[in-house]
Amino acid sequence: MPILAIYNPVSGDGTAKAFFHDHVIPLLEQRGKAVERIAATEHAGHAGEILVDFLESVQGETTVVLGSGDGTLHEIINFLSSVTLKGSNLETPLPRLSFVLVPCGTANALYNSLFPPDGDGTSLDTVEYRLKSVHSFLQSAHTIPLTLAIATLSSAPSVHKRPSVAIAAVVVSTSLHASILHDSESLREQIPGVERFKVAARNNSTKWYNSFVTLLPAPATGRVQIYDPATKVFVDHPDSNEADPIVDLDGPFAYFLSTVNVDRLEPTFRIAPIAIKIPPVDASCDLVIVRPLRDPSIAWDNPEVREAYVPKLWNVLGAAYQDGAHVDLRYNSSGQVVTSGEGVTVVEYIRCGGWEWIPDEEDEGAHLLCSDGAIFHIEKGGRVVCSAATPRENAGFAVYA
Ligand SMILES: Nc1ncnc2c1ncn2[C@@H]1O[C@H](COP(=O)(O)OP(=O)(O)OP(=O)(O)O)[C@@H](O)[C@H]1O
Repeated sequence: MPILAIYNPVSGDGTAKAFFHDHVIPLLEQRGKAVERIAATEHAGHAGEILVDFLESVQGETTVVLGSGDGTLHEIINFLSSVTLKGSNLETPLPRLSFVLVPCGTANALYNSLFPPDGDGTSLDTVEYRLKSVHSFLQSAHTIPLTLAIATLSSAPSVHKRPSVAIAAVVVSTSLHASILHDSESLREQIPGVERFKVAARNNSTKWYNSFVTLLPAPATGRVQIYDPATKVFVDHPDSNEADPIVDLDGPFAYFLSTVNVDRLEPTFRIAPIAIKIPPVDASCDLVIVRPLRDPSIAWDNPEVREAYVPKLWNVLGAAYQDGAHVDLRYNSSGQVVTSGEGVTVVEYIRCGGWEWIPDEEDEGAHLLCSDGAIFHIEKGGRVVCSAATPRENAGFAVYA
């Protein structure tokens, strides 16, 4: 089985090159795994080109040892999904690609979800922790197929333009998360670590996003499901039934985030904890939604109300750092966020097959979409449809876990 090693020398704190040459490659060689090519990316988009070049020169299932964050994996998946191979490897569709992940990025959401770090996160920087996927490969452990979240961005119906597609292996979001990712990119040089996300979050804390949302059922259940913190299971969404399983949601939205394959976006930010507690049985997205108008103390939307809602939103996001405790939060009758009682939940935690987001034309901020950290602008009058897909056996992308 051909092995290719690719690392992104600028991801995270820039240690990928040293880590590969000091640890990853020596370990593979010592255990008799011949790496046919070791390549460093030289520019954005390069990882996909390196891989296609390699695939065109080899036969059969290929293993990629990837030293990067989630962004480089995202680039590879999108690049491969858009090319046709030439050369000796003419199999169509592509044979399964198995990734050995070496966490070298800033957030490493997929890696940290596959290999949850210790409670206090002290293991994160150890050589042992960063080589877990390599060891899994060396022990010939099984691979996990990656579910993909395929977002199709369309223009207004009057504009005759081909839709564009963004494929995510971790997260697709709008609202606060997309705004944070959009703004934090400009802070990358100044603040290389995860702290830049917190600064961008503070700058966007009073924004709400107006959009019309449709939730689509998952194939296995035929329903949109919602997590019930009282019974700790998913139940059918009250608006999803046999006759009409599709659910409509009105905004405004403060938070709208959809994940596949992961329960966290940073080592301790467990925003989608139920993805691990109750694993999905087929392709589906886990959605974390905050709609402030569910708060019984809020009757309308104005700047003062938005300002007053900020501590409640931080309460939700702070609880995500407490082992995903945000999914249990409720409002009491006066609108305070509490951890018990029978009030309406602050977060709507949804499991569904896909969703549609149609931003209000007047709301600029609602037109941002994040796909694994890459930011897209939804055109005025346009929309996004996102659906989850799991590859057929022997095709698609898989990871050693
Ligand atoms: N040699 C390079 N020079 C500049 N940019 C690069 C190079 N190689 C890759 N890139 C870009 O770096 C970006 C970030 O990479 P990556 O996702 O691996 O790290 P990260 O952003 O630090 O981690 P994470 O996505 O986990 O937060 C990618 O989108 C990729 O396009």
